[in-house]
Amino acid sequence: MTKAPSSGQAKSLSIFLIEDDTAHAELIRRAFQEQSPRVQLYQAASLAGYHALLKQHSPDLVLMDINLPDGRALQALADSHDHRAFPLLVMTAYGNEELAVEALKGGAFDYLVKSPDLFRRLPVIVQGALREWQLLQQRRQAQADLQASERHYHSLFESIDEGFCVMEVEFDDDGTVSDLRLREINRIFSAQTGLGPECLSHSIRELLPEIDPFWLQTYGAVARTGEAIRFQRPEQQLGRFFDVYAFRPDNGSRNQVAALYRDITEQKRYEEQLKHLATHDVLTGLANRTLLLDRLEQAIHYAHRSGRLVAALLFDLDRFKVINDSLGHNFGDQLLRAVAGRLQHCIRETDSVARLGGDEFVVILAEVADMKDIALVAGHLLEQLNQPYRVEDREIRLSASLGISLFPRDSDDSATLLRNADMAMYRAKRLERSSFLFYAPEMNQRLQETLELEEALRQALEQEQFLLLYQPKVNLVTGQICGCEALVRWQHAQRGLISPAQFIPLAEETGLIVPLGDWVLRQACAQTCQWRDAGLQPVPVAVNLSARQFRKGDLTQRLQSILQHSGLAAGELELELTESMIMDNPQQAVQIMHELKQLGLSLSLDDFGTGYSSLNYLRRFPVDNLKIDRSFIRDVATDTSGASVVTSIIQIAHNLGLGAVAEGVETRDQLDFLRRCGCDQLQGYLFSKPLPAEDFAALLREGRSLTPPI
Ligand SMILES: Nc1nc2c(ncn2[C@@H]2O[C@H](COP(=O)(O)O[C@H]3[C@@H](O)[C@H](n4cnc5c(=O)[nH]c(N)nc54)O[C@@H]3COP(=O)(O)O)[C@@H](O)[C@H]2O)c(=O)[nH]1
Repeated sequence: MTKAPSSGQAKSLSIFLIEDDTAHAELIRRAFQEQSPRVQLYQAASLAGYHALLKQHSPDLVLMDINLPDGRALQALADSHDHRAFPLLVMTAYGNEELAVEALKGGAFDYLVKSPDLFRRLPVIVQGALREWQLLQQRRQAQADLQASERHYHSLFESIDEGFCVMEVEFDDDGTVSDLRLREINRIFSAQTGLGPECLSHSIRELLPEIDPFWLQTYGAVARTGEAIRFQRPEQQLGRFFDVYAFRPDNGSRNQVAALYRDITEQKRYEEQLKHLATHDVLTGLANRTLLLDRLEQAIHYAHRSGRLVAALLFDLDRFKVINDSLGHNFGDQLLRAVAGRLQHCIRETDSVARLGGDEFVVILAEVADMKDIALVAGHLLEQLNQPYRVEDREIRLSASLGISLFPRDSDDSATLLRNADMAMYRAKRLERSSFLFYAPEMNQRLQETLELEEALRQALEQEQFLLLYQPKVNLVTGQICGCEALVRWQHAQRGLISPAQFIPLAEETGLIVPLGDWVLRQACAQTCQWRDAGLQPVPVAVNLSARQFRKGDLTQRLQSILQHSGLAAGELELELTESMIMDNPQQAVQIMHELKQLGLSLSLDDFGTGYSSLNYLRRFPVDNLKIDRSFIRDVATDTSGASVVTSIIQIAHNLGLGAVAEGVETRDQLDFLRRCGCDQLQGYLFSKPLPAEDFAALLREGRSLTPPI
């Protein structure tokens, strides 16, 4: 192994010469010595020598004879990958080109056909090969760098946990955006949009024919201006909602836009749900108070300009609480939904309907020309609500009371308009059910009074400011007292005795009737026992029962406990029920009445004739007496049709095996008529007004006949 002398400071080149032909090797060595003194030539004559050299030096280039004593250059190429770090030139004898081509395939950088001329030119050839090798290396490096950077880019691209795409924006000649083409997309983008790699380079207009032009315009603007933009937008065709950050990538292309997509469909859905919940009534899906006030304000705002009217119509269903309590909340809910549906069906698109809660609904009529139109709509809505409802295979009728307030007449403030409509509704309910009233300022005063009365009624209950009067019932044959009716009075400190007609409806409405009614029952039972204990011949006492008391689930238990506590026999207590309270739900009423009868109580049907009992039902009611309403008795002596009604009722009672009781008997003529008809019992001012307990006791004690002689 010889080493060529080095020359100067220039970087010396290490070249391996692997040649077993010593003559060739010498020629080559000389050529280098003469032409390239800075080349260090390391020589070996076999493959083994070549491998030994490799262990000690790193060659810049290898010149290798293709056939060596211990193998071929091809073997060296196959054995080692080192040649990849330096160019390996194989030298062949003339005629061995096939082998040389094989060597090239195996990784040789080039092949040279040996000749004296070649040996001479070899230093120049080597310089050229080295330059070429260097260029190749640089190219390889650049390629490898590029591949590495692409791999890095792709891994980044895919590691983003958002959809990512790069698009080509296509512009028309006039600068408007004509189309987009997807250039790059990541997996998440495909999952979000359904646009997979097969869509790359395709027109977005073809992929999504109904795409919102917004997307094209926005991406066009980003491409044109280079300004990034962030926005949230639904894409209807994909049915998704995206949060998008779009920017122009820094890749020199002025027509490209990159965009990061975050799918916020669920978040938006949730937000919408929350918004809906905050502004809508869960049961009916109608607007709630918050949204209603908002809409009312908007309607007022527009009406300010148009000079038209806005009406707030507040409905409250009559007797809904009774229905809800007696038929159950599920039934009540279905009914409320049906009411909501009807109201919605009846209004125009520009109007709104809302549920305030409970059984209160509001309709806003916007842009109305005059009050006549409002009255027409109000009448129509009430009529619609009055139509029978079918719920759980049951037909049920409802009515509603309606209060109306107007912008600008009553207020220009939405909350005040609602309050005024509420007052008008309250008044309508008290006057006549299923009617409407326009708000009037004096209602405010009345409402105030009612509220005060309600508060006073509560206090009166706590302080027991009530007393009972007793009105005798008279046996028509004997003229003797055969019973009495307990009638409550309120002893007001300032207003004196207040009639039940004034406070019973309020007590009924507020629910105070239940404790008040219990007090009346306890008091009436206790009083009757006191008369008996005082040695008087006791007569059954009748007590009026209100609808609420009647429907309250624990009525029989409460009555049982009251009877037990007072010591009164059940047979001495009579309950007066009205036709209307029973006909609300006749089936349930029959059941309750049977329970009361089982306790041993007597039952009478009060105000008979004013309601709408069918004879069919009447047969099934386990009542003892029919009390003919005083409005019929008033006219018996003067009006033939009134007289025939009374005659018929008495006959019906007798045919059904019931007693007939006439109330409100005030005159001798009425008495004579009733006598002729064979009425059983009489009650009225002709015999006695309702009396305090001690005065009634005196009457009992006297034991005289109360009917005037025939
Ligand atoms: N739920 C309850 N309701 C009650 C109770 N106490 C009374 N009431 C009801 O209040 C209404 C008014 O009652 P009141 O002012 O006591 O009037 C009763 C009698 O005074 C009156 N009457 C009796 N005779 C005559 C008469 O000859 N002429 C005439 N103009 N009025 C007369 O009738 C009323 C009794 O009616 P009724 O109950 O239908 O038999 C009234 O509806 C009471 O029911 C109570 O404790 N609970």
